[in-house]
Amino acid sequence: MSDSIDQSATRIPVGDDYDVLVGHGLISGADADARLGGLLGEAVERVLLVHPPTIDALTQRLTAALERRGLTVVTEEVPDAEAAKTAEVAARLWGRLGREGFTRTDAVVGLGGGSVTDLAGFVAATWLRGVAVVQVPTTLLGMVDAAVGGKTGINTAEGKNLVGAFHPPAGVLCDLDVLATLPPADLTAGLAEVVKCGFIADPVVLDLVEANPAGLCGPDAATHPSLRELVERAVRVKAEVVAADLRESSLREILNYGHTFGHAVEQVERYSWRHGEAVSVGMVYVAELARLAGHLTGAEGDALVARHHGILESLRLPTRYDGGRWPELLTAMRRDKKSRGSQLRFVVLDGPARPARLTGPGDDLLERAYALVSG
Ligand SMILES: NC(=O)c1ccc[n+]([C@@H]2O[C@H](COP(=O)([O-])OP(=O)(O)OC[C@H]3O[C@@H](n4cnc5c(N)ncnc54)[C@H](O)[C@@H]3O)[C@@H](O)[C@H]2O)c1
Ligand SMILES: O=C(O)C(=O)C[C@@H](O)[C@H](O)[C@H](O)COP(=O)(O)O
Ligand SMILES: [Zn+2]
Repeated sequence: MSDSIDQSATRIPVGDDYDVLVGHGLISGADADARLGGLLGEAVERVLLVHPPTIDALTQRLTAALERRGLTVVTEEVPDAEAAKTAEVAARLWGRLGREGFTRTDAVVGLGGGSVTDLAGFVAATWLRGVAVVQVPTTLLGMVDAAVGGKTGINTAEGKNLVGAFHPPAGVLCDLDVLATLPPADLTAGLAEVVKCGFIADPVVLDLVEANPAGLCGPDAATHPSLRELVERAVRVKAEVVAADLRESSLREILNYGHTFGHAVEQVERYSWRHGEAVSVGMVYVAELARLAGHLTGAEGDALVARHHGILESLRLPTRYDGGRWPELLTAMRRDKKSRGSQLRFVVLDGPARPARLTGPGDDLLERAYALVSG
């Protein structure tokens, strides 16, 4: 996209593939139509705009901007949150695309949190074997993680994100203004993925959060002076990793830090936990596991485990899971995509920003780590 269109947005390239724009007024500003057009490209005539029921004003604003660009906009409201990520909802959207006669020069726009961008991306990946998708995340978690990187997918009864495709977006538009209406608990959940980036790659993120955790999870979090830098740092971590390893052959696994246990909690709790909340306790679980397995040793290891507890507790994110159900959690963890055959694999830390892998830990070790985060 041309710099002349938007001087105030930060442009974060994902390799040579596409840009993530971060800034203010990107949806509501007078040049929103040009910006969206720049991301979609000249050939697109029609877009399917997928959105949740909770953001009517934003949906109308984005529709208006797309129409100003001369695009025909077909809108589909989908169920809120994780209920959007089902085969039934995807099939409904495929039906709409079919009835509207969408071709390979048409596109999908995902407007919403990570649940919507995962679904919209998956529908775009599968329609006619792949049409363009532009992601417009409206949650913090969507901006720093879900909308970037091309992992798309839906859940099945057996687990989280078990069906999906790698399908990079044509562009990502992160308008920080939209966070003003985001419920505080959802903003805080997004901070869990930001903190994840701090532990795996960018310790400055941890310093920034530790400088004022109360401000970042309080009522004024959306206007906190560090928020934009945190978003940009987290996006840069993700962009660098996915540019190097889109299909998760190795490096990309580090973005899954905390997710083996976190996804299991989400599934066992029938998605009543927010994703970021589950990732929070998942990071504590895997930090404890890493210490038990000898990856985190000595005073430095103890300090890093304590830092997990401290930073996440200071944001009032969960660091314990008291729901019991260990056998169910273990079954769910075995379905993690990092598993190979009967061997569970975890992303662990050997130190700050030093991710490593723990392969095939015994059930006794897994349960001992569980005892440290539960009961
Ligand atoms: N593809 C990836 O790489 C990736 C990465 C991380 C997470 N995810 C997925 O993302 C999902 C979680 O995303 P999430 O945390 O954004 O949750 P979400 O999509 O469920 O959104 C949270 C809530 O906020 C509401 N909302 C969204 N924007 C709003 C706004 N601006 N104002 C008011 N309300 C708003 C939504 O309607 C919903 O109720 C999970 O399914 C997770 O698996 C995917
Ligand atoms: O982008 C990635 O790669 C990630 O793992 C980011 C995670 O935060 C995200 O929740 C992702 O959807 C998990 O993917 P999965 O492959 O474990 O389903
Ligand atoms: Zn995640």
